[in-house]
This record gives sequence, C-alpha cells and structure tokens, in this order.
Amino acid sequence: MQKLKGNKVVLVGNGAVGSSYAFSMLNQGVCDEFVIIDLNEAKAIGDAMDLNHGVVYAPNPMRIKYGTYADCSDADLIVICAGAAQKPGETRLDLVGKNMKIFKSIVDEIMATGFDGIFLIATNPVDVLTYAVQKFSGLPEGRVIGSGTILDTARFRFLLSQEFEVAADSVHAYIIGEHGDSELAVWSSANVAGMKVTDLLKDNKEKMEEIFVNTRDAAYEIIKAKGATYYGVAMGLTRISKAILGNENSVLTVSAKLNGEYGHDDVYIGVPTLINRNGISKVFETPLSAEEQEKFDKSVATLKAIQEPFFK
Ligand SMILES: NC(=O)C1=CN([C@@H]2O[C@H](COP(=O)(O)OP(=O)(O)OC[C@H]3O[C@@H](n4cnc5c(N)ncnc54)[C@H](O)[C@@H]3O)[C@@H](O)[C@H]2O)C=CC1
Ligand SMILES: CC(=O)C(=O)O
Repeated sequence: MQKLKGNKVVLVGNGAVGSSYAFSMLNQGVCDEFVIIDLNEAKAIGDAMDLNHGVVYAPNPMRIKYGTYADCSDADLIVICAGAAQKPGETRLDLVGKNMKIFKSIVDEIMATGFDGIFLIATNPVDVLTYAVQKFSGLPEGRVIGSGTILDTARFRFLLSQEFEVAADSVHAYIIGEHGDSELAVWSSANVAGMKVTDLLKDNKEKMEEIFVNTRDAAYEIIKAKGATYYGVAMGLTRISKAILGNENSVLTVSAKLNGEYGHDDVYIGVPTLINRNGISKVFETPLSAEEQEKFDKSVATLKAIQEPFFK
C-alpha cells in the first residue's frame, strides 16, 4: 500500500469546474481525503461514487465522499468553485452581486466549524471574491488564495509554445492582473531558453496582439462553443493544490494580496507568488516595463472599483 499524504481537501461547488477539479486531483493523487459539498446533493453523492470507482487505478488510495460543512473543521485546504458562471456575452465582473451573496453564506458556514486551514478560490470574479473571503473569514491574508491568472498564464504559454514549437513548460511567461478583461502579458521578461520572446517574434506587434487577445478572450470563445470552461482551470487548481500540500515553494501566478508590491495595496490580483504549505509565502515583484506597469495600475483600479461598494 502506498503511503498516504494525510491531507484533507474539501471542495465546495461540484459543478463543471469543481467536478473536473475532483477528477484531476484523483488522477494526480494529490491528497488523502477528498470531500464534496454542493447544494445539489444527489449529483455530489453520484460524483463521489463515480470517482471512488476510479480509485483502484489512481496513484494514491484517495478517500472520496459526499459531505457537509461539518467536514470543514479539520480540512487542510478548502477549494470553492460554487456559484454562478458566465453566460455567453457576460463578463466575469457581471457575476459579482450574485456570487458575493453566495460566498458570504458559504464562508460563514465554514468558519463556524472552526476551520483554520487554507482557502483556494476559483469562482468569478475570482480576484474580488478572494478579497471577500479574506474579509469574511478573518484568516491571515496568506492563507486565502485565488486561482488568479494561473489559467491565463497557461493559455499564454500554450499559444507561445505552438508558435515556437517547444513544450509549453519550456516557455517562461506570465499573464498578470485581473483574471479578466483588464489582464496583461508581461512581454518584457517572457523568454524561451533565455531568449526574449519579443525578439523571437521579431517584435511583430500584430502577432503579439493576436497571441494576447487569443489568451485574454479564450474563455469567451470556449463559453460560446460549449457553455463553460473547466478542464484548464481544473488543472490549474490542482497545480496550486499540489504546491500548497507538497510545500513546494513554487512560483505560480495566483491571486495574492498586495501590500505595497507594484505600488498597490488592499487588493487581491494575479501576480507571481511563492506558494508552499503556509499558502502565500511571498509576492514577487517581477520587473515591468512602463507600459506594463500602466496596464497593471488600470487592472488594479478596475478591481477596486468593483470591490469597493461591498467593503466601504
Ligand atoms: N478562476 C477561473 O479561472 C475560472 C473560474 N470559473 C468560475 O467557476 C465558477 C463555477 O463555474 P461552473 O462550475 O462552470 O458552474 P456550475 O454552474 O457548473 O457549478 C456551480 C456549482 O455551484 C453550486 N452551488 C451554488 N451555490 C452553492 C452554495 N451556496 N453552496 C454549495 N454549492 C453551491 C451549484 O449547485 C453548482 O453545482 C463560476 O463562477 C465560473 O465563472 C470558471 C472557469 C475558470
Ligand atoms: C471562465 C473563466 O474564467 C475562464 O475560463 O477563464
């Protein structure tokens, strides 16, 4: 029998994103115990059964069950994917009213159990809801993490990898800012084997714009095509979960609280962040060009304008 990791993860919100995350966690054997909570109890029970039937072929004998908020008291990590998703034509920011209410009730229920672990948030608008979870829970800022631009960075690296015909993990590039329309590419430091991506693209501004727009607008394309996006984000959430539970000290573009970094504070936003068993251990201030800093400032302003009415 393989050694158990002793980590308990609770998923709240077992829709398209949450159930894909559950499947990805099982496939990668990231934790020992996995609990699924959702308003749709029947689907959560069915998914727990279905996933259990794959355990024999998984890398670890993960224990999976349908649960209730009582299961949160001793959880190491709670991942929230509950709430409304975008319909075709809606932006992520359009979801804030509905999902803020849902989050208040979910976080109150969780904190009433005495939960003292780490939150990972995926629901949109993810940066604003991550800020809200920190406020609602009162947990240390570093123990509340949003998926941020982990998915956007993956999309960007994938598109660049196609352009250069190298593996995506050999492309070193970040998308930072809001997980949404005001995000930006950090072209100034993007590289493959130490060679600047802008040089490799021969400073072709049209090509750069095309790659960026295809990154930024990928969710709209996918939602138009099949109603929702879930596999990419599920892999991103699993990557963050592994970094936390495996105490990896990995640098990932998650939504982290700024305290003066990049000249801003009082906002959660996607930036390269050191992730380990304590959650967010450090926010890195990756060098930005003047143009990139200006775009980042605008992204911060966009998020603050959305969050401020809720936290005056
Ligand atoms: N951060 C990211 O990169 C991404 C975020 N998302 C976001 O993830 C969220 C979920 O998307 P989908 O899974 O596609 O939606 P979905 O509609 O398939 O699933 C939402 C689930 O939340 C559950 N739920 C609603 N209120 C609840 C409550 N109070 N307690 C427990 N469960 C509750 C529903 O029963 C449903 O199962 C959306 O906000 C979406 O925009 C989606 C893709 C990427
Ligand atoms: C829906 C969403 O946030 C995404 O796929 O980026």
